[in-house]
Amino acid sequence: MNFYFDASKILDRLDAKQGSIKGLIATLPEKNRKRSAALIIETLKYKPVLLEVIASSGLMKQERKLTSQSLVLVLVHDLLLARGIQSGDGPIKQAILRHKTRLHGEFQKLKIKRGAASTSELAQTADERSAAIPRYVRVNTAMWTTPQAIEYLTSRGFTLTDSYTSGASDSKDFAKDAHIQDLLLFAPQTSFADEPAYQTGKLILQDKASCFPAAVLAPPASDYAVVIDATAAPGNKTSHLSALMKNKGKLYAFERDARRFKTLKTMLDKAQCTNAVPVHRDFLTVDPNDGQYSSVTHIGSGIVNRLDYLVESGTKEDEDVTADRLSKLAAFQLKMIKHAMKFPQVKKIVYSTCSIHATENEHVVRDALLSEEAQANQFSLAPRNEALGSWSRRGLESEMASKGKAFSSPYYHCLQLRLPNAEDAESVIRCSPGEDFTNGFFVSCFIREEGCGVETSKRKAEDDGNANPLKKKAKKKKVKKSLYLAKVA
Ligand SMILES: C[S@@+](CC[C@H](N)C(=O)[O-])C[C@H]1O[C@@H](n2cnc3c(N)ncnc32)[C@H](O)[C@@H]1O
Repeated sequence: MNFYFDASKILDRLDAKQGSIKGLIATLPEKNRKRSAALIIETLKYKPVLLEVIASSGLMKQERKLTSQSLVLVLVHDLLLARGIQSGDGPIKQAILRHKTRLHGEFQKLKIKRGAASTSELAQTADERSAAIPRYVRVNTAMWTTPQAIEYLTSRGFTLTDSYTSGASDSKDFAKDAHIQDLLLFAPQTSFADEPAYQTGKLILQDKASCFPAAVLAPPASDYAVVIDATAAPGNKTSHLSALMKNKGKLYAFERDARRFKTLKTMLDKAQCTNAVPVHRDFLTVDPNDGQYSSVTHIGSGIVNRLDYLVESGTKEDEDVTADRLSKLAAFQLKMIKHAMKFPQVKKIVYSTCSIHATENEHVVRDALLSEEAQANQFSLAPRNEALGSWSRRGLESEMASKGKAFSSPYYHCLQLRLPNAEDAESVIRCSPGEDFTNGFFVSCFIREEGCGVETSKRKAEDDGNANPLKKKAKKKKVKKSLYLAKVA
């Protein structure tokens, strides 16, 4: 199974644009390199087809052990297009084999649908593959405006077109993105390495999906604004936040890793983020009531790619270790959200991941909504129209729905919790690599309902001798329907 783990790791790194196919394959142990290279290249050729077959078979929904899409891709590749899965028996292999008939059936159906006489007709060419994800370039509006950038780019030989079409990879056409302001799309192979506007920080190369967190957080552009980026390095998101704040107010950028903190500082300097204050510190150690940060109203927290952790476990006892690491990582992510919810003035928290796995996404959101911190401080999910509503791929309904019954709030005995349900999946955003012209990504947005009828913190309720908060504020406003608290009839 290690051979498959290695190949899936490379696929994930390719999705995350961490290198070229050739470069990443060279990092594999020499022993299996040739065999892994063949598997990776063949899987990439058939990736869209395999993804479609996997989705229509319902495999990943039904098999909880299958949390890595890339691992499933390479295994299903070998099952359908090679000599079968070449590994000893284990829970992952068994999970795939349970769906063998269905997978074969869906593959045949797809061949017929596409009118392919042979399997090879379903393969994408290298050009088609590289044409898939455009080169995304964000205009750093801290330094100039988008119209100015467009004028400049035009003078450099590029041509603005109405919409991006994945045409020739050396095309000089570019277009404005349909969802993110100030984001431009170029042909995938366009190089900006020698471009002065890129070298000076006026243009920032940033995948479209990673622009979503700042756009959803939509921090205020006011001299009094106080915003936190809890996990800042290398700084693309921070510089985006800073630009949206028009460099006003204060943007505290936390980074706990010393080396990455240096990168963050360099990046923020280069992008002229004058309102950003880099802080070399673990966000979890910050006292939410510390006078310096207590007035923060918006917090963004985005975590490191799960795969680095996942692959470390690829040496032995793969599946269980993987699942265990995933849950540990999810628990850490939950801790970050819950900590953010403790800041007394915070009204919006955006949690994002570059993972496509429900364990780190919908499940973390679900647990956060049911946490003491969310209950005590009245956090709910922002409705779809406040979280990039125009983006069509939303969360996974089955993963968002909680199991179990509603239960009474430990804080407000007169309230009963409404459990997160399938409809809440509409509030969150997903990006699917290979389908959305982006990397895999997940974004969620928690908002605090103001004046919704209960006190805003546990502490306050305790200070007031646990008085019934509903009675106390009943005159103010009704409890909003979107909250995860509902009055017991
Ligand atoms: C995925 S990266 C963030 C990417 C960044 N938001 C961007 O778009 O450029 C996560 C970063 O958060 C840092 N980090 C993780 N947990 C942290 C914590 N508790 N406090 C501060 N930094 C943390 C990691 O060291 C890492 O550099």
